[in-house]
Amino acid sequence: MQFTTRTLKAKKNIALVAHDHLKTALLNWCKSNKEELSHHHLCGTGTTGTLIKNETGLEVKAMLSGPMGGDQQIGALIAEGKIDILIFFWDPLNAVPHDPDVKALLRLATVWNIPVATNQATANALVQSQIFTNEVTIDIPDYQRYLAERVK
Ligand SMILES: O=C(CO)COP(=O)(O)O
Repeated sequence: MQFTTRTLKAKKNIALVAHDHLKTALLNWCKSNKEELSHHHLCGTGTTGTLIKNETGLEVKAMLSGPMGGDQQIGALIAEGKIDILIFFWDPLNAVPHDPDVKALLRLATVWNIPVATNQATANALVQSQIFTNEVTIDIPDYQRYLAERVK
């Protein structure tokens, strides 16, 4: 795979997702980091996004609920380069019916090399890093070269 770069602007597109047992943890994290989050475009899966919007007053675009396709919607946005950071408190102790979608979302975040936090400690590290506040450049797969190679 050849790589190219993508610039993440200072004002980022941040996706917020939490499984049910982790929703309180993510809500509390959003409340603690409301000021930092307020500088960015926020979206989330249906329930998570709506709860954050209602409880913090932050503007959050709510996609579909995760089990109904929300993880897939966010994954598609990542593949299109429209999400810059994923904060996903997924549940390691309880099964969810849409596990393939969860894996797909985490997989695409890795494929497209976006910064991901899957727990509070890493979310804290991310919010304190320059990634959160500055324009940064990430390496991403060079899709045009990938396609050109496959069709020649
Ligand atoms: O299931 C989820 C992520 O996999 C989250 O969905 P909700 O935010 O709708 O609960």
